[in-house]
Amino acid sequence: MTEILKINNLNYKKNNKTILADINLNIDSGKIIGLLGENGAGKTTLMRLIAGINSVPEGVITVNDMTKKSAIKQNVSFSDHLDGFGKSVKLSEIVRFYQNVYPDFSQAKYVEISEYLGLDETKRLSALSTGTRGKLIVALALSRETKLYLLDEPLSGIDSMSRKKIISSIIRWKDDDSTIIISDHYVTEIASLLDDVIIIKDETVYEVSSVEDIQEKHHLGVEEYYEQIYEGSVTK
Ligand SMILES: Nc1ncnc2c1ncn2[C@@H]1O[C@H](COP(=O)(O)OP(=O)(O)OP(=O)(O)O)[C@@H](O)[C@H]1O
Repeated sequence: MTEILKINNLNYKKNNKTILADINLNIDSGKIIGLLGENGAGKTTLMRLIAGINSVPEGVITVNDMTKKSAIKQNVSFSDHLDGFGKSVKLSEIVRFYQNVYPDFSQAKYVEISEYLGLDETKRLSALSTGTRGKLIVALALSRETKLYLLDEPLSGIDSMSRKKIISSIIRWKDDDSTIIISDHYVTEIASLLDDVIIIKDETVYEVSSVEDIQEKHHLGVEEYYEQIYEGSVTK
């Protein structure tokens, strides 16, 4: 197994406030990993740093042996919330943008995923419901052929049927050697997908554990374990 992601001594502050402190992580390739933490814990911030969107002020992030921000940015598929697109843009134009910007974007994969999720390329972004927009975000992210995918709250604001569809598309279109990190508050729903969890608490990586170990050592499901860590009623 190769190491896809390594973080050494990462510290990150925003407006003089510590957001992430002393983050160290080693992630092997091929896994689906849940990034869990309460609102404001720093999950999105950490994903943006890993994806090369935000600069790393202190520490080193290595993705697939790359440390240069621009190289990492081209090689990590981060679920973009599409806020940079105008409301009247058509889905087909967004897809074309992805094709132009990311050489690893697979049109064939996009067609398969978008058909499965029922996306209509002739629609405008402003005409999409929250759920359909969520499906589009996941379809675009998964259509890149790369080694590391970061899905930031892919189920947020989405109804249960669509959540199931999104989860099954993640399982169906994940390559064996690619790695997916997912942050979401629907912990029980994503639990069945996960190999490992990273728990962010008190501005740092409180724990990295396999789902198997959580079940064997603590006899708890992922959500119960995570909640009990936050309540302080269980320790590592
Ligand atoms: N632009 C900003 N300026 C100042 N503080 C910020 C900024 N963006 C985020 N923060 C702070 O950084 C911390 C981490 O935010 P972040 O969005 O990474 O958390 P999160 O775990 O993704 O939360 P959520 O689950 O609510 O999405 C929060 O305390 C937030 O208030």
